[in-house]
Amino acid sequence: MNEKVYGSSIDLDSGIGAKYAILPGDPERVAVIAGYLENPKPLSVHREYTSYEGYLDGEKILVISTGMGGPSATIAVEELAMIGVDTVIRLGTCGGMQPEVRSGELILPTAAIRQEGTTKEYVYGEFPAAANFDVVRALDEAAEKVGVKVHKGIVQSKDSYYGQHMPDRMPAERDLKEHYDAWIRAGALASEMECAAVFIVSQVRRLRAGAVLHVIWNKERERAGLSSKTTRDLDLAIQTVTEGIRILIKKRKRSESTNEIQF
Ligand SMILES: O=P(O)(O)O[C@H]1O[C@H](CO)[C@@H](O)[C@H]1O
Ligand SMILES: O=c1cc[nH]c(=O)[nH]1
Repeated sequence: MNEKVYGSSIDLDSGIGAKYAILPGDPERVAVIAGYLENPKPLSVHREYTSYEGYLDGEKILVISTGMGGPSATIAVEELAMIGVDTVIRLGTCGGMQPEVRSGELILPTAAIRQEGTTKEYVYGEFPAAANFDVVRALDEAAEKVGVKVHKGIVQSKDSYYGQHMPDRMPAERDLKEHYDAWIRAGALASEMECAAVFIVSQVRRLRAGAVLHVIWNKERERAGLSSKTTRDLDLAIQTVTEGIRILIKKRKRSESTNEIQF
């Protein structure tokens, strides 16, 4: 069997030599993100997976879209792991859930609520979907450098976009609303669809994973009668991810030269 048949990774062979990958959901954002790298070059377009390569401080970086939701995101990460990538950063959008989370700000998830089906086929529900500490720390440092406001904490990853936005239309309305309200009461910052899957498969395959999420809107603020515009410009999120990778590259080089063990 050709293990990469579904492929994100596509025709990428294991000699590609990239350790870092940036994972937007939307294929159309791949070229935009690659524009922040040195020598960007398109690699492949297959199903929801569009990929580019480029460089940051001499290190090869892949940018590859995951599509929407856990199933396709885990395929991307699995196949990146197969070709030697060991650090992945999701770069996506989310909707704010707390009043202090405003459009245009960033979320750095420390962990994700596993309200989705894919990761149940990896490991039991008690296991947390957590981001890698070193990756979160580097992204936090990067955000400070970029000068963008970030919120660090828990995000909700769910399968049904319309279950979030139009629960009234679902026969499972009561359950959806009860859970969403519980997440808000417990302090979940924002809602999206892939972090849990990216974090769990990364943990299981021993990759480091993190995420930077751009807040496009906050429907909870709207419901409370507070201002909330829609903002789709991901420039600050992209700057934060590329700066975060630069920090990770530097740290890895430093630890390699002092023979510190990374994992
Ligand atoms: O902007 P992206 O990365 O696609 O992320 C968010 O947007 C999509 C839903 O609108 C889902 O994929 C969700 O996680
Ligand atoms: O509200 C939102 C915004 C982006 N992505 C989601 O899944 N939900």
